Amino acid sequence: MPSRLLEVFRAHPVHLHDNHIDFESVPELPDSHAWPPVVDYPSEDLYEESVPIIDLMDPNATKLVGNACETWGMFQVTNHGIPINLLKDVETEGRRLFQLPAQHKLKAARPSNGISGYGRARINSFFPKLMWSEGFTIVGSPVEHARQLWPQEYNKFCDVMEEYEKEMKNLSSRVMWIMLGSLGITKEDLSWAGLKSNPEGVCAALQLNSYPPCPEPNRAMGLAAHTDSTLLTVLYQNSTSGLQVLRDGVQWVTVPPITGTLVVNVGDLLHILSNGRFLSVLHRAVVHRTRHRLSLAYLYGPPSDIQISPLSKLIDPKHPPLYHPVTWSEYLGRKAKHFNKALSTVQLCGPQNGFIDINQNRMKVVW
Ligand SMILES: O=C(O)CCC(=O)C(=O)O
Ligand SMILES: [Fe+2]
Repeated sequence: MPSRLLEVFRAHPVHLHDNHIDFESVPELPDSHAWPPVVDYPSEDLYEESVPIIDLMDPNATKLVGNACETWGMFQVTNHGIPINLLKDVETEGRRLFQLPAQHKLKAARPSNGISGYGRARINSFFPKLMWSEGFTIVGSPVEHARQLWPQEYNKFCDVMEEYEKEMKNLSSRVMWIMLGSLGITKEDLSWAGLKSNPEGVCAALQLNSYPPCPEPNRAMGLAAHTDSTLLTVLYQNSTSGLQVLRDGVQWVTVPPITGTLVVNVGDLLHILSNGRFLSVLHRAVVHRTRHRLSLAYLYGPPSDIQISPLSKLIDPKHPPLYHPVTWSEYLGRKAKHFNKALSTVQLCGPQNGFIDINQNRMKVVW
């Protein structure tokens, strides 16, 4: 992780390690974790609509991806080329980590001013109640923290996670170009993307999320509604549902786990690059009474100090730029301070004719 990004986390420490509970041994929901009842808790009913499922080998994939980014900000992909055995391996290794005793996992605790390691989601600091989840963040090699968890047998975990990071990096880049291609954007239009010698390269983090079974799932929250500060995120979820996406700013829709598929969502930076065409969509994770849920989010971003601004090809008199240029590290600082309002702090103009304000602080351009 480039030092610029580390500086952001150092400048915005979050103290989240007090009052750790052992999720497995709690008979009822503690007050510290009791949220207002979750509306739209997943039921067995079939939803009328669900996020699109797109075969990346489909000759129409570019069009389908573009459409999904403009209407949902999220889609599932099949035929993505990630070996199924690798998905199984990351799930097994993720489980192995989260099954460790609560006190043992804290040996690899993420420092309050750091980015990697075990702990609660940073966004907990914006809410009065704690979330029913735990996480492990990997940036680059996980070896330092893995050695604290398994002094002898850390190799398998590291090998699997590093292989997964490599595959995810390639897939994320491929999917980003399909997304941008749907807007008529080519590599020539994005100067930083062609910088082979960029010393930092793209930046990314792998976030493992664990949602233990919960005695009162509809009064608990796995991961509160947020958008990702990335260009895009690729998410693997195990066979337990929990991910939900806010449709049209009003309805929570469950994204069902489908074996072998991966979920892709647009992040705030791609929303900015696309000048509001692509939705950086609010999503959250709810929890289950008896089942453990595991997800792995690959958070894909640009080099940390490259200015990200609406692409000139997408600007014309009818579509003025909606956002100020911002680097990823600046943006993460804004997110750490303003959370879901960060995007509106880089907005150039308020909602006006031709724009609708969705998700309170995001704009979707009606082209
Ligand atoms: O667990 C999930 O399904 C969502 C995870 C997520 O949104 C994230 O890690 O940013
Ligand atoms: Fe997310």
